[in-house]
This record gives sequence, C-alpha cells and structure tokens, in this order.
Amino acid sequence: MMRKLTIVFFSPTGTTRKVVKAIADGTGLEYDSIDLTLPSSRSQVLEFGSGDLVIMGVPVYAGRVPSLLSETIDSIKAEGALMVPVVVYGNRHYDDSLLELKDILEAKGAFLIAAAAFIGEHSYTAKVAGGRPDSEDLESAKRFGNGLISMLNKEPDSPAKFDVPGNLPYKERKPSKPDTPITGDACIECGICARNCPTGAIDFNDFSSADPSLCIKCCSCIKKCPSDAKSFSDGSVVSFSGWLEANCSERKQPELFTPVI
Ligand SMILES: Cc1cc2nc3c(=O)[nH]c(=O)nc-3n(C[C@H](O)[C@H](O)[C@H](O)COP(=O)(O)O)c2cc1C
Repeated sequence: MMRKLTIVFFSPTGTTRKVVKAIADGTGLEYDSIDLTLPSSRSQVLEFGSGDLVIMGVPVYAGRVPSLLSETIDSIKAEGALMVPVVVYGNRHYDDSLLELKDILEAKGAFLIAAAAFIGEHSYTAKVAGGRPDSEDLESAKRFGNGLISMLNKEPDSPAKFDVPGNLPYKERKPSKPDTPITGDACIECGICARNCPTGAIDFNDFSSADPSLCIKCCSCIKKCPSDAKSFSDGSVVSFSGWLEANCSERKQPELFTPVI
C-alpha cells in the first residue's frame, strides 16, 4: 500500500535536514516537511497513522537523541504508522541514539521498516567531517530512500523486526557547563542568529547577548552567521573540538539497517 510521506527533523546546523531530504528524494514520492528546529514548531502535536510513512531525523548529542526534543517526541502519536529513524552524527560515534530513537517510536505504536546513521560535519568544528554530508553520502541516502519504496511494494502484514547498535541503559546524560558563543566586531546586526536559535537564547535587542541557561551549544548561530562573528572563545567546546580533530578524523561511513524480509 502506498503511504503519504512526511519528513520530520531537528537540524540546527542543517546536516540532518540535508540527509533526511535526500532520503525522501530517493523515494521519488512527494512529501511534507516538519522542521522542529525552532521553538514555535515544537509545540505542535505530531499525529501519524496507518496511512503514513514518516522519516524522522535527529542529530546525535552526546550519544543520545537531543534532550530538547523529549517533550515533542513524547507527544507523538504514531499507532500503525510506518517510520524510519535516522540519526546524523559528527564522525565520533552515534552510541545509543539510534536505538533510543527506534525504541521511542516503537513505543508509540509505529512499525519501523528501516533505520540509518549518517555523518554530518561536526557542529563544533569543520575540521571533523567537514562538508558532510557530501555527494557520496547524499547518493547513499537517496539509494536508501529508493530501497524503502521497494520494501513498501512488498510490504508484509507486519514488518519484520531488526536490530540497531546501542546499549541499555542508554548513555548517561551528563550536565554540561553553561556557556554561550561570543560575538566579535564583525557582527553586522542582521539578527540571523537570533531568528534561527533553536532555543530562543539570543536577545533580539542585543544579538551579542545570549542566555547561558537556554543555550544548548548547537552552533547554529556560529554556522549561520554571514560575517563569521560568532565563536566559542574557550571552555569545553574549544577543548573538545581539539580532541575531536585529533581523534575523529578518519572517515566513517553511513550505516543502514533494514529487516531481512
Ligand atoms: C551538543 C552537541 C553534542 C554532540 N554530540 C555528538 C556525539 O556524541 N557524537 C558525534 O559524533 N557527534 C556529536 N555532535 C555533532 C553532531 O551530531 C553533528 O555535527 C550533526 O551533523 C549536527 O546536526 P545538524 O547539522 O542537523 O545540527 C554533537 C553536536 C552538538 C552540538
């Protein structure tokens, strides 16, 4: 049975969005997009049912699904929907995030027909997985999307189960020290940073001021700034970036998981 395709994603620096869109493009179907990146979009209740195919993508934060999404994902209704969880990570590891997303969606009553972990340029440093997803990744995402359609065409009564890597209990969420990017003289006060901040942490009356209790260090403001005025000056993001550059430069490949039908 053909289904209505919807993509749902959270993507502060745009890599998850690119991957999920490429998968959807690969299906050849028309689709609706639900972008959960901005705070206003996360108050909607997502409701899917037996006529839906949903590809849901999130970036990996500290080996988990971003905690910011907990409420939104908790309120999803997905009884009978076919879903495809996708995580995008910055070439370190996706740890328990894909298992966590799969478990959440299955608990909502969705049938999962496939899952995937892709690689995106690390939010903290362009020296790790710089430019990814690149053309090779996007081709792989499109092929994966095309494969979903073949699976739909021979859809059994209840889709076969499959496993993804990950451990229980999931990786512990450790509190991170509050910090916000600094703003240099190059700031042209365009406000792109504030309008795109996923938590509304940046002050609309003073774009150089951000609330450390709201900032999730997603780096949206840094990567979207047209004049490169934002950066983390020191602290955990800078020191961890150095560790990533030294230890996570070897190219990882997308991992695709499908049931054996
Ligand atoms: C707070 C935070 C935590 C992250 N944790 C991980 C991680 O555990 N493993 C990893 O490989 N990448 C990690 N990353 C990198 C992102 O998962 C990666 O860059 C992803 O492509 C960003 O997605 P987006 O472009 O949709 O925002 C982290 C990024 C941020 C901002």
